[in-house]
Amino acid sequence: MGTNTHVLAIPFPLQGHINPMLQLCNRLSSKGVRVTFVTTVSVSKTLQTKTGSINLINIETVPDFTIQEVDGLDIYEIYIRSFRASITNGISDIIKKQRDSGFPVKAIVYDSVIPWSLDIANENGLKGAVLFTQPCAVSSIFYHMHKGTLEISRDEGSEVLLPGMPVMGLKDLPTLVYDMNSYPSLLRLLVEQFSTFEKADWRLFNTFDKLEDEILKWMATKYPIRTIGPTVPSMYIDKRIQGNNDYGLSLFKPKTESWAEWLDTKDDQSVIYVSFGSLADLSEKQMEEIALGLTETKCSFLWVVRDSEQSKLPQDFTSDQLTEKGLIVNWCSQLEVLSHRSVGCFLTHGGWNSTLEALVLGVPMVVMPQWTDQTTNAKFIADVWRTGVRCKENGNGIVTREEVIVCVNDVMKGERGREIRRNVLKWKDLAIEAVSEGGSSDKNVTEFVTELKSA
Ligand SMILES: O=c1ccn([C@@H]2O[C@H](COP(=O)(O)OP(=O)(O)O[C@H]3O[C@H](CO)[C@@H](O)[C@H](O)[C@H]3O)[C@@H](O)[C@H]2O)c(=O)[nH]1
Repeated sequence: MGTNTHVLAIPFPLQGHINPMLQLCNRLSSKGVRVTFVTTVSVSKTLQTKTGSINLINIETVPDFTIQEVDGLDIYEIYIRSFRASITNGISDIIKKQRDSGFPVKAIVYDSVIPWSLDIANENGLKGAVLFTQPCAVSSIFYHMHKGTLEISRDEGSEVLLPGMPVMGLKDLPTLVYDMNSYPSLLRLLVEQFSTFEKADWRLFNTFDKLEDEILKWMATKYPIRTIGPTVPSMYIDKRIQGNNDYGLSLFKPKTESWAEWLDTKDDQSVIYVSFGSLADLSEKQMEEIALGLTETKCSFLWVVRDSEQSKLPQDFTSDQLTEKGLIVNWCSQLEVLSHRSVGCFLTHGGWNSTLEALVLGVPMVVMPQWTDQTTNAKFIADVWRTGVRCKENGNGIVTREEVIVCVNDVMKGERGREIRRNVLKWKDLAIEAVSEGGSSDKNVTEFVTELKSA
């Protein structure tokens, strides 16, 4: 296969956005496309070379940026603007360098939250493909906001009715939508994902046809879209890309890998794996309730508490101390943990990558959504796919220890637990089918590659 067709990939520099972009790059590369991944110098330094999983992808860097306070702008807005300036300043040189070395670039694949990348592509005579890293259901809500067609009543108990979607309550919408004043700059960022939707040459979604059938069909009545997910490393799903057994880039470094041996000592499906992804910021009270809830269940637990969160742990909960009952680590290989035979339940914030990984690896979920898309993801996990349960908050917005115990028991035990596990295994098979040769996502990636080559 020739590698003449060359694309640049620009992810948003957060773990939950880098992972799906990198994995899409791996897929493109396995189908003969030359891929150059563009990121900042410091992100590029976190590349993991041990598995060789990104051997086929080239890396080019743009300068790091510092966050400087600007009157009237919140920290997210400053971050977004600084990243944009960094890409804008560096990208022309990268495109020129590739052309001079005999590998002219044809297109830019960019994260939907940085839609201005399409202008960069077009100014340089390139095509543009936008990648959505959240479920189509969530994206469609922001699409309605962009078009001004989202009408919601703020009355207690009111229902939200949208085409192709199940009936939703107000709090099933993304938090940024039902609480519009919480993070206005992030809400703008997500609504503006659709500012180039019509102009982009390709629109790619990290999901698969059967998972979001109705909403995808509705979205496809607006513009041609392609599902290309789940973007889980190949060795965990279709096993067609040898050596592709992690995403290949981690912004966090585990201090210990003791979890691997610890899991080996546990019975099948007996451990609760707990992780709230790369961004969540739980309150001290919430951490205490989780800690006490986990202690009181009959299960063992492996809990990822990032370094920046560890000061919120209750006093006798210490990181890296192995006990029979539980182990707290600052980071781990989530894919290795979820695929371990001893893990029986995933207590998660419901980030989209975690949701897809649990599905592909057949692990039932207890979802404790924190913000953005996670509330909507939780609605689908609990009520549509029925692959887990959603924790209820008390009047103070806290999930109590008692609720943690009830939810964990629900997915680990009894008839409900068995039904959830059957559902997870059904979706797991469908996910594998989608990315395997001839499956819906596989066909979409192949068609995208064919069109890129003839563009
Ligand atoms: O110890 C850990 C914990 C997490 N992960 C990985 O980190 C990623 C986390 O991604 P995700 O589950 O999507 O959570 P966030 O990091 O919170 O992702 C952000 O981006 C996602 C995609 O837009 C959104 O769905 C989330 O709500 C948003 O918070 C996953 O691939 C995990 O496998 C690890 O490898 N090790």
